[in-house]
Amino acid sequence: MAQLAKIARANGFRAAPARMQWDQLAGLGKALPAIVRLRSGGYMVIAEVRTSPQGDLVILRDPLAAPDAVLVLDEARLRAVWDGAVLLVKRQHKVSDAGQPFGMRWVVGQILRDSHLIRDILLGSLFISAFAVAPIIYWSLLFRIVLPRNSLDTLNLLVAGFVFVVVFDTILGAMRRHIILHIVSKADIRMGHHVFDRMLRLPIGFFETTSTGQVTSKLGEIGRIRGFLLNSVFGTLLDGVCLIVFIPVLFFVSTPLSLLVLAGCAAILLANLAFMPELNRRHERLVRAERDQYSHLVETVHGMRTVKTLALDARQRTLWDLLVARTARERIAFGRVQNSMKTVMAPLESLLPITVLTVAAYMILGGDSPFDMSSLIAFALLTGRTMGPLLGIAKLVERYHEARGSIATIASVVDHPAEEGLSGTGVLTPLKGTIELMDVGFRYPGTVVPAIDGLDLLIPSGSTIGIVGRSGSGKTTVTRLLQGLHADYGGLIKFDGIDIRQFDLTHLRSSIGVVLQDSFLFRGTIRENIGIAKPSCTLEDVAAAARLAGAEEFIERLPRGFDTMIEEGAANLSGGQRQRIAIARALLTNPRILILDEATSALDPESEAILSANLKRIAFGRTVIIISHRLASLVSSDAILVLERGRPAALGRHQELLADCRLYRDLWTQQNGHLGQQNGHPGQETSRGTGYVSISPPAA
Ligand SMILES: Nc1ncnc2c1ncn2[C@@H]1O[C@H](COP(=O)(O)OP(=O)(O)OP(=O)(O)O)[C@@H](O)[C@H]1O
Repeated sequence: MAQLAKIARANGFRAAPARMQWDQLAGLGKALPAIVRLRSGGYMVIAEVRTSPQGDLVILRDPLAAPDAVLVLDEARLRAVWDGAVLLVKRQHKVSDAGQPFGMRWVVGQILRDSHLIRDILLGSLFISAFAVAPIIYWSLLFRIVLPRNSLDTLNLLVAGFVFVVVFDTILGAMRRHIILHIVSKADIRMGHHVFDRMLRLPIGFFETTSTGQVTSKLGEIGRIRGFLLNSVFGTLLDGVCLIVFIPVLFFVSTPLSLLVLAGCAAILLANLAFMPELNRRHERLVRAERDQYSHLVETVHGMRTVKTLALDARQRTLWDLLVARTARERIAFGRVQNSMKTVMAPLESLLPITVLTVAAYMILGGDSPFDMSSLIAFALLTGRTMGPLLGIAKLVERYHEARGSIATIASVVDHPAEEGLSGTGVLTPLKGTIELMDVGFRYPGTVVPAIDGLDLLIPSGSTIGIVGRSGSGKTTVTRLLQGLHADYGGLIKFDGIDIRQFDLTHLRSSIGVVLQDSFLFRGTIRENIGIAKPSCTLEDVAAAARLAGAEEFIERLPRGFDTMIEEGAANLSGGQRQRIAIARALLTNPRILILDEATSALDPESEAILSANLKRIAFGRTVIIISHRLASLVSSDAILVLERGRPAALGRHQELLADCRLYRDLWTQQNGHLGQQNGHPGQETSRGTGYVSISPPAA
């Protein structure tokens, strides 16, 4: 264990070896995960301790087993294998470490990057607090010297001094606010950049299991953090600097009264803290309700076409009403706790200065006070100025909890494990186009049945392969694996003999052109959309790609041609037009590998004919994978892979499959029955997909 701790420390972890009893494991809480030593000499990781009606259970992970394999043990079974040794390990991050998880430390680290500006405003605040004593001195001198001695000269001097202080104080205050705004804006920019960057690095699986509304509303919490920094943290902390000046002055005037002021503020802070757990709980529920309401709004706007088409208005409205009512209920519940807190706090806050003054008055009346009338007024003023920042700290605690909730919400998105292969250290070799799949198997997370199972395939560079099969047979999944969208597949996928896991993902994806059935077009002109992946392209490049995709003729008929604006979701274009723009977009970067996933399904026969006529030119010099339900469009492919429930059923040219593969023949007959059986030959089915299959390169 000592050796392991040493290795962990050398790698930037905090590590503490310990001996523990079973009962202590449940108390580890946030210290988990921890490493435990087994009697056999091996090690495992305790991921979690769960409470169940039968007693606590530990969830163990074995580093030698599959990543998602867990072991659940109760007390007796753990005792039998565990020798009592535990290594507590935590990654150690410097405040300035930008790679640390998103949390309060990260936010503070970003703010501290402007430490020179913070130093300036701290100094400015010290000055301002020194000036804040000026009115107190003014009143004190007025009562002690000016009025008793009728001293007009002193009054003039005082007024001049006071005006000077006010002007200076105003200028410094304005500068301080300006610098705070500057610091918070910079922190906000860094936060926005970081959050967006991390979101882009998340795997596609995250977005498929989290609704758009949930993601956007969670990331929208950034606004609350900005508000917290701008309105609470800096204001309170800088006002707190005044205390460095005010508290010694208070004690200088009267120690007992100063102690009374501090004790009163501490009592208010404690009362505030007492409300905190309930306030936090209510706040969390309110935020959750607001998020669900927002998600419903986003989903409805997003699916408005379907809402209208299926006349779902009433359903959506009813759901919305329920969600609004829930949010309102939660807001009222939260407001009630806030209200109770204020009801307790307000009298305490107003009682404190009165109590201090009353005690001071008793002290004066009792004759045992060094106070006179002017000192009393000065003390009262000073108490007011001291209480402000002290009570501000109590309010800061409340806002801090809210901001921490917002940070945790954002962290739940941005700290999700990123896609592998985006580190910028992967292979950047240009692709030639040979694709090899060796015993590839893949199961979507949370599913039992594999989407792809035992797929062997060799696609030589420059060939065109079609993939067919019934709906749900795994055609799209194959192409997703080729794009590196999923890393947790079994077997090997290679491009030009290099494992795709070794490639830089951005490089890999920019070498593959993909056109999907429902390709998304961004808001902007047609020209911008086609050239989106290559900002340096010329109009000639865009027009050439459009021509190849069969899109040029319809674009040129549009009044503004390539400068025609595409609205969000490309609602002002037909499905076929959208599709042809998407094909042109994929062709513009001249990718070595082109994937067309039902890309022609939205095309009318005429557009499809244009595209088919161009396909030879499109396919020239690149590897093309075409998924299509319309088998007729694949007849001229170099080979066609037939998939059945994720498994390769057969591979061959059209005529071979018609002769040998019953599934292919059935699919063909369903679609082309009117052509008769002239192309089909009843025969023995040959399932060649189970072995290693390869396709000969196309004839030159
Ligand atoms: N994101 C996902 N999460 C879980 N399961 C999925 C996901 N995507 C696809 N699947 C499942 O994986 C299997 C293969 O899906 P895939 O989309 O590859 O089929 P397909 O042959 O392309 O279908 P279609 O022709 O209808 O587009 C299906 O059973 C499907 O339900």
